[in-house]
Amino acid sequence: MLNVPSQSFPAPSSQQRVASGGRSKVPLKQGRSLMDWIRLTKSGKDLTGLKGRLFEVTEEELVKHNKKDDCWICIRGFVYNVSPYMEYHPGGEDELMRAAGSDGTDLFDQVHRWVNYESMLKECLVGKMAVKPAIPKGMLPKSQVTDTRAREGPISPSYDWFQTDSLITIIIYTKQKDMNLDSVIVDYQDDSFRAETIIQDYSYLIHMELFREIQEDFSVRVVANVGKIEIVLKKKEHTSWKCLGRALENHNSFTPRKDTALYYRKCQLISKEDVTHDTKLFCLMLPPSSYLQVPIGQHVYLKLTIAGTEIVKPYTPVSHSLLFKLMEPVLPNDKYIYFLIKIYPAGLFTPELDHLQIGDFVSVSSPEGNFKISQFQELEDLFLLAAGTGFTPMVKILNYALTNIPSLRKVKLMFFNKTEDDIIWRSQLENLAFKDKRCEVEFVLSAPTSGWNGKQGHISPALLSEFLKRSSDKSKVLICICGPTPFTEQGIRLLHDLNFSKDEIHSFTA
Ligand code: HEM
Repeated sequence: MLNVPSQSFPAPSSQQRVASGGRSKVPLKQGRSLMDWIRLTKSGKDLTGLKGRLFEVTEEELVKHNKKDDCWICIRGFVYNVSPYMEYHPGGEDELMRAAGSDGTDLFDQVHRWVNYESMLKECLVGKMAVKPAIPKGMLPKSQVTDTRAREGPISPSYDWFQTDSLITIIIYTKQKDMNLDSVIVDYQDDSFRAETIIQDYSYLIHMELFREIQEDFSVRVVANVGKIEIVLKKKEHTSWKCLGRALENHNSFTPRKDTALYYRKCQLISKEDVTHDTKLFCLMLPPSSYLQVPIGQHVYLKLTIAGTEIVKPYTPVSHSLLFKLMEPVLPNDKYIYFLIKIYPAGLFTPELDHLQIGDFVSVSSPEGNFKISQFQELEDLFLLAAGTGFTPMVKILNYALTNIPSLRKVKLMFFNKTEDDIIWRSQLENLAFKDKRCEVEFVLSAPTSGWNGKQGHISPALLSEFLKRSSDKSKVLICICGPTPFTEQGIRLLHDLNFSKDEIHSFTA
């Protein structure tokens, strides 16, 4: 069923992204854009004021540098003079000052652990924190703290391996029953073999330089009921291996994911097509020696090197279409990742992405995110509230819900845009609503032309109370919301006013 739209939301000012809540960008002064910052870092100016010398910084020294014009911050053991960056920081000076003269690692990670500060601040490096000679009584060094926390979480997996003439099989015993193929990420690049298994918020890593070379393609199998993962590698030469290989960094470790660094692999741009006047569908292909599936509702980070500086942005992958069952041929989903990306001509990252040629490479991180598929269990009514490119997480959710949730009675999408031209995949959505009676789509425009006879306006109590009708009094409901921060925050407030509980709302914070 299709409810033809009415009105819209102002087109979002930021690309789709998912991160921890409560962030907001501040307007930067003229001449303080990211490109301006990159130019400044390349200008040869002495940004630390230390003439290129690096220091061992003691805690006593660090705390002294706590003013805007003399501000040092320690992140992961390295100390940066961030005073020159103050006016360029998209989160504002006050936010940056929260970590002035201290170890800002946790704060930084809470807000944007994916931001590539090492590359952006390389000219601001003051030095390393001095290592303390002894650990004060009663305190544990960081590695042991991590281990302790790991012990409080799920039980650590273990692994084993065996071989035939031509194959090596690695078996990971996860001791968990709910393992899926998207819980495993495998990469073989630059002589390093990496298999990461995601268990709740933890990551179990096998990281080795293998004993001998293997072929590029391998297979991954999950025996879900016993929580066993099998990775079958093909030997390049049919010789017997004396061992699996040499352990590399963090091999056989089980760590909270928030404490693990983002891992990237280079993906090739396969296609790029216009979707609306400013939004494009990008298809990236994983290298043959990588295995990765992005779970529903999760995002990845794309990394490009722009003028010598690595810039990272989060994006939620989509399916290649909403009607993929009807359209042939479809590329197998475990090798290709699709993104709907809005190009901001005045921005830095998206024009660079847009200028890539077919065959060029983009680094793609492993997936992250806190959406859990278990939220769909026994679900009867699914409501999706999206504004602009906040539509992207809804794509896989829509596809999954309509094909995999037997209890589902109704899926309703309310899609806010500025004008009709901004609506992503409008005809696909209309088609979907036409073909599947459980599905309803409502477009809302904030700046429609005079011919528009659908809904108009911004997210409001009137629009929501009319839209969010349960199919029965006690039906199990999930409401997903994604868009620019003000949209999402307002939406959550209104949903609480309408008596929806926290468990019934999932927000993808923009
Ligand atoms: C440790 C204290 C810091 C705090 C509390 C903080 C806070 C914030 C906040 C609130 C935002 C706005 C987020 C948004 O809505 O996009 C932001 C954005 C940003 N911050 Fe920080 N920040 C800190 C340190 C840093 C440092 C050291 C860098 C170094 C490069 C940095 C780089 C950035 C960048 C690049 C963005 C824009 C991210 C985007 O593309 O969305 N921040 N920060």
